[in-house]
Amino acid sequence: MTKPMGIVVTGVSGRMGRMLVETITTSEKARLVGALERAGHAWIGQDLGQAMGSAPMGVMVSDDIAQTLEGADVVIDFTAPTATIGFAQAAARAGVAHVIGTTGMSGAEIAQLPPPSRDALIVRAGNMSLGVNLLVQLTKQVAAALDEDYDIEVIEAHHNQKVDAPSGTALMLGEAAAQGRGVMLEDVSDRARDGITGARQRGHIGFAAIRGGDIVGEHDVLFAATGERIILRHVASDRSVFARGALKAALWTAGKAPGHYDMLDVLGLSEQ
Ligand SMILES: NC(=O)C1=CN([C@@H]2O[C@H](COP(=O)(O)OP(=O)(O)OC[C@H]3O[C@@H](n4cnc5c(N)ncnc54)[C@H](O)[C@@H]3O)[C@@H](O)[C@H]2O)C=CC1
Ligand SMILES: O=C(O)C1=N[C@H](C(=O)O)C[C@H](O)C1
Repeated sequence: MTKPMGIVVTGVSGRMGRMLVETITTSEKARLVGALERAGHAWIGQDLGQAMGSAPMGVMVSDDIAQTLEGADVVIDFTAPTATIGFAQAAARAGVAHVIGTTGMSGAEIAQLPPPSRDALIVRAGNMSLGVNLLVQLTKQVAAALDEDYDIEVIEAHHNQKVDAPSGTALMLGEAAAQGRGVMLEDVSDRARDGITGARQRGHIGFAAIRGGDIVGEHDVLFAATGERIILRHVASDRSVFARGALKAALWTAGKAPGHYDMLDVLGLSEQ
């Protein structure tokens, strides 16, 4: 049997951090070897299991990134843009693969990730679920098959604690629609409508964000024409779909060449 992969989880007290701990500790293929939280967090210095209100796990929560990454194979990171840039640089220095689920990164922040080089192996996706990555491919195909008589709108809904909009997934879907149409998303994107906006511009791709309660994550891609509408939809009802995808990505990095990858690479969907 191959040795379980040693994984560090960042933002371990967060919604995704906790879900990742559960997913990794119940996998035979992986072993949780480190847990990171931001400096000053109440869990720093505590056993992770006890901090989570259960039995000790023998993994201490730390804010020392370099020390925690020592000897690990992969770090899985669902935190915040600035934190993710720091983890990416530390992971490259340590020769540890970095799976990034963090969303809301600007172009300038993405440019600060270490370049695909000898040391940096990054898998980054705004959504790690199989279903959404299939939806990305479907969106590209449908957008390629339809002309601009079909207005494309991406509508997303999330819980009331989400801090970024549009969601990372909505942007992936908008990008896929733009690719299908053979246009650049930044040239056709409508991200804010308020007041007297004027009529919708033909060929534009619109985004709308709903925030409320405990909605895990819902995405519709609407193709609306005169007389008919096509709606491609994904509904996540449990965060475990994202954590399972992230673990799959972590395991996939074994033996891979350094570079920047996404979930389409991990799932073998990139050529479709
Ligand atoms: N790609 C995907 O499939 C998914 C992506 N996400 C994204 O993951 C991110 C986190 O989401 P949630 O878990 O819901 O947020 P959350 O707010 O529950 O958790 C974020 C955690 O990161 C920690 N953190 C912040 N700065 C840190 C630092 N410098 N060092 C260590 N820890 C730090 C916070 O203390 C917190 O525990 C968001 O960007 C969200 O959009 C969420 C779900 C799925
Ligand atoms: O913040 C979340 O919760 C989620 N974020 C990701 C996004 O921005 O698309 C993925 C998922 O929808 C949940």
